[in-house]
Amino acid sequence: MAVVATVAALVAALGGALWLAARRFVGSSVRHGGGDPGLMHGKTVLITGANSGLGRATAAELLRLGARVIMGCRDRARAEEAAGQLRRELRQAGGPGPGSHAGEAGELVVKELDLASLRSVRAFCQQMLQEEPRLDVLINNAGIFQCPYMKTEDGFEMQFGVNHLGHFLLTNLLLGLLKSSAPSRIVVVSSKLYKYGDINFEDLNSEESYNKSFCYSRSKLANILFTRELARRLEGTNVTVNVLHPGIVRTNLGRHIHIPLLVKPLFNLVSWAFFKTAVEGAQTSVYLASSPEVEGVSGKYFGDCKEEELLPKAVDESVARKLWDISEVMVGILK
Ligand SMILES: NC(=O)C1=CN([C@@H]2O[C@H](COP(=O)(O)OP(=O)(O)OC[C@H]3O[C@@H](n4cnc5c(N)ncnc54)[C@H](OP(=O)(O)O)[C@@H]3O)[C@@H](O)[C@H]2O)C=CC1
Ligand SMILES: CC1=C(/C=C/C(C)=C/C=C/C(C)=C/C=O)C(C)(C)CCC1
Repeated sequence: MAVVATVAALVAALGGALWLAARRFVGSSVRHGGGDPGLMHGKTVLITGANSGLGRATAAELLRLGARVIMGCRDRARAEEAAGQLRRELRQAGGPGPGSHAGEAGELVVKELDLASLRSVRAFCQQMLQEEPRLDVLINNAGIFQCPYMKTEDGFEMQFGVNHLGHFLLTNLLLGLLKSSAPSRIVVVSSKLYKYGDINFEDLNSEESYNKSFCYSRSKLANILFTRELARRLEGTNVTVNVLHPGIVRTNLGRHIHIPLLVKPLFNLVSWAFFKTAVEGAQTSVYLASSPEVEGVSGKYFGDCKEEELLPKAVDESVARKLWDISEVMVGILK
């Protein structure tokens, strides 16, 4: 009897391992690598947080499609290192020579941008306006997830400050350049976890109580409300703005989650088996930034390159307007 049970357990474990490996190597239903090299030729794309995870994978693909990619990153050394790796990967994949697309690839530029500092956002935008004659796509990608209670340079709760307010100021200061480059696009990276958030206007800085999961979700709900209000304000300008969730992706986002050392290998295995890779997770960002299929589409929410429905709390126009007004005051751009 014990022998039968042992054999059954071994067969189950082996079957499970094979199934996981098959999922990883065969089973991605997400499209990627589709666009023609050259599709983004002549276009300038700004990606925030482009040195890691989804931002890095998005930069790699848009570079391959021929874009001039500006990596807006808070740490120049980390960003230069990522840029160097991306350039090497591109050379290895394309390789100069007849029939290769290496000549059509775009270029990478690193610029410093700390979204936890309004001063840094303003300096970055000033530099952008001085040095860049056009901006075709802005991808608000950078994010911070479930950090301990921290404040930005300007005293905002960190997750709301970086994920929403920093990008709010950035977008507003670059709107003129986006409009003069129209048709142009704004892409906002949110999360399905928006569902667990609420915009509690009485305590946007979480001074009264701090729940790291709730604050992340609130910042991601703010990303969606911001997108919808901005789409309304941009009607008729030929500048579109859409928002997406990437799914659950294996990146550095979980850096603030403490996992005991002994169980970390198990978590790594689970994430390897079940999470998307960064390249898979970046596909909806790339799609919204570059695909002719979404030309003229604005104010919509996407997952896996398809439009998805939003919960009523994410399409509440009065909350979206109020959040916009309060955000203007918080970042100091009230006219
Ligand atoms: N991974 C996932 O499962 C999911 C991710 N998302 C969203 O995807 C986006 C990208 O995250 P992901 O790639 O997973 O995570 P990573 O942690 O790998 O990348 C996040 C990027 O944001 C940057 N960043 C963080 N704080 C700041 C700041 N103050 N100023 C400028 N840049 C900053 C990081 O810079 P640095 O490296 O210097 O820290 C890094 O480049 C986020 O908006 C996240 O909310 C949404 C749903 C699921
Ligand atoms: C990959 C990984 C981790 C998990 C990260 C997670 C769970 C991130 C989830 C992010 C989500 C769901 C964001 C949604 O917006 C650990 C356990 C920290 C350490 C091992 C490697």
